[in-house]
Amino acid sequence: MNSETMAMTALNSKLDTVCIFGTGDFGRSLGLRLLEAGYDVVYGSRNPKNSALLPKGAKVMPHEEASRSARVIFVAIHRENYDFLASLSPALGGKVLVDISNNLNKHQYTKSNAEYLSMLVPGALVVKAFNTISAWSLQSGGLDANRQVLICGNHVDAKQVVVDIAHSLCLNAVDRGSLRVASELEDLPLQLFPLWRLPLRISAGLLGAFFLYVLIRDVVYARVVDNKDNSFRIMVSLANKVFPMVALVMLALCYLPGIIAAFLQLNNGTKYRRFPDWLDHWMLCRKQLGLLALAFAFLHVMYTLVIPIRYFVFYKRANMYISLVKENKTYEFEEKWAWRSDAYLSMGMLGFALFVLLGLTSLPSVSNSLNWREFRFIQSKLGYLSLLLCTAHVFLYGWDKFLHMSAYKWWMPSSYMLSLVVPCIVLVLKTVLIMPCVDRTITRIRQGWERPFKAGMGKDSKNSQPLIL
Ligand SMILES: NC(=O)C1=CN([C@@H]2O[C@H](COP(=O)(O)OP(=O)(O)OC[C@H]3O[C@@H](n4cnc5c(N)ncnc54)[C@H](OP(=O)(O)O)[C@@H]3O)[C@@H](O)[C@H]2O)C=CC1
Ligand SMILES: [Fe+3]
Repeated sequence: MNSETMAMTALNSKLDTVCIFGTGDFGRSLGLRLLEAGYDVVYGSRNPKNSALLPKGAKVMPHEEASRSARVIFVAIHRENYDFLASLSPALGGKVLVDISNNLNKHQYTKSNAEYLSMLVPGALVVKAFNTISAWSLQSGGLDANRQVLICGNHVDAKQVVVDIAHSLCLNAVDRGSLRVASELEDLPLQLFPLWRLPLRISAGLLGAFFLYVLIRDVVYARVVDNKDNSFRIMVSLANKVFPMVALVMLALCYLPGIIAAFLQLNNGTKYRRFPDWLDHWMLCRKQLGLLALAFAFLHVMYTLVIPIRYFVFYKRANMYISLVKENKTYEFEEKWAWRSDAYLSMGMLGFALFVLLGLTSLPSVSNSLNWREFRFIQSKLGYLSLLLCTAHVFLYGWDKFLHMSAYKWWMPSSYMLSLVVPCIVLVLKTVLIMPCVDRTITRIRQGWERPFKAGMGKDSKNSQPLIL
């Protein structure tokens, strides 16, 4: 038996007892779960007599005594109170010290808490883990919360011991590498939807801009010029104009960064050149952009479904029937209108169905079951088709409004027309990119080929992520 195996055996033989320093919220929740999983739990506390709130079956002792009874010690104490651990150094030598601490702010300290702990207790095997799991989710059994325990540390065996504990608590353990990434793990709980921020800002900006525009055009302008009060239209009509426009523009914005990146690669003649940071960031949040666009498309579907039961629609129809009867006229069937309305409805439904498919395949559980080619086919080809169909839907719905400009001045075009600008640009550029000669060049560039006269230019770093056009 080599020394490593012996050390491992020694670690495992003592695994039935786990020590926790600190009897606070986290310490108590963790202790409870460990007891339920069959471990013996010993708490190290400043106040060993105060065990009223602790889980039944756990022992409480002063820190040094508690540390002697186990090889694995969870440090459930805030970093600010770590100093006393230095004096326990001799007792903690060779023990696995699990640092679970988080900070109040990002980059609060120059050194991560885990590195600081390993500096305080140099003989201990420090592992960073469990800081991304909350005391509440531990208590609730992790059934309705994050179950992923991210682990890092410099000692493989020590990390394995923590992985085993995580597994026995029915949590998933992910090894993230050495203790150097500890500060990254400590920043994770402080993040608030980092990839959603830009998409949320974009959607709020588009919502505000489109709403203001249709408000001025359909309500204020009608009031000032025609002395007509259209303000009741704000609730449903205007909302149902704004939502599809925002959805369409945002869907197009999901594809635009990939297209810009492809043109940059074509221009650079190589893929070994970094994209600008803003493009990298934009590409990283395409999924969130798409999901928000899908949410707006859903709203559009719901608002459209209630149209027949609106008072205004009922009133307009009744008025029309009454005037037809009064004037003894019939409601003529116009084939052109029948075609147009069926065409735009059909395009909208097909585009929306593909849009939903895009949303579904972006879920990790679904995308995990697809290989890269299948995923790319759906996200790129079917996504392009969805954008094309949705653009056609909006175009067919509003085309007479585009042509019939007399009611409005040239400086106040139809809002539908405005919403088509970005999707049309994206569709044209995308069509250029799928032309065989361009597509061939891009494929070669992505396989590592470099245009001769540009070769070697700025081989500074590889792209941070593969592209989906
Ligand atoms: N609560 C949570 O959801 C999560 C917490 N964490 C981390 O877990 C650690 C503990 O958090 P939490 O349990 O919420 O905090 P609490 O404040 O509830 O508990 C901290 C414990 O630390 C001990 N302590 C306090 N001051 C000192 C000191 N001067 N010297 C020695 N021990 C001291 C006390 O135990 P005693 O009186 O027995 O000595 C106290 O109960 C923190 O580092 C936190 O960042 C990480 C993820 C989630
Ligand atoms: Fe529509």
